[in-house]
Amino acid sequence: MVDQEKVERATRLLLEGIGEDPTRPGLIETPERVARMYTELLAGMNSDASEYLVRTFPVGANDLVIESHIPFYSLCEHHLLPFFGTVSIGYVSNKKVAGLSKLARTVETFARRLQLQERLTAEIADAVMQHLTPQGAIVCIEAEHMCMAMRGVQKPGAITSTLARRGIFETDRDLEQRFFAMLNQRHS
Ligand SMILES: Nc1nc2c(ncn2[C@@H]2O[C@H](COP(=O)(O)OP(=O)(O)OP(=O)(O)O)[C@@H](O)[C@H]2O)c(=O)[nH]1
Ligand SMILES: [Zn+2]
Repeated sequence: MVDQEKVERATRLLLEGIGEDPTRPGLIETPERVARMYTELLAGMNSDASEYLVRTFPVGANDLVIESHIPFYSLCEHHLLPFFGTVSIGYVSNKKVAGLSKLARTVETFARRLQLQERLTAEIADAVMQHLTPQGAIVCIEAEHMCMAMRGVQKPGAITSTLARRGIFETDRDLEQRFFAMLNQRHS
């Protein structure tokens, strides 16, 4: 839970630390704005994926379901700078499926926290496994990290890809290939 008052105080101190005057007209409301911004960017800290994935619908066949290229914004926990891109989720249902929007809500739950891309990928896969009990799940994230683009090594456009495979996706290479073929189909 974001402590608004603390973040406001910290922002004033940060402004002083970087040699700014927090009392100048342009900055006077900035601490309050920053506190509100962090409440929004870190809203996932107060939510639980089970809230969304608990509501399921029965299906007859155990087929592959893919929700692809779900856009997300997160903050890297090393520099507090954004990383953003898309998440693609696939799972082979086990007689029940989630509402499609709930997969995107699950992405929001884990993205709106201080994160590492690898952990974000794993947490989404684990939540799908835990709540939908599918035969398997696969999560692929492609993202650009502002801490690599606008500072440090300064490589804008470099894409980090991460993959988490669970259950049947750990052993069934054909299924994994089918997932990627279906993702790429959309772009051809
Ligand atoms: N594995 C992983 N690394 C990340 C992620 N986000 C940022 N990083 C990296 O975290 C590392 C932190 O490295 P440090 O050497 O402690 O910090 P730094 O001196 O600011 O590093 P540079 O970015 O190389 O300037 C950097 O290599 C970042 O690129 C992420 O989601 N996953
Ligand atoms: Zn970083």
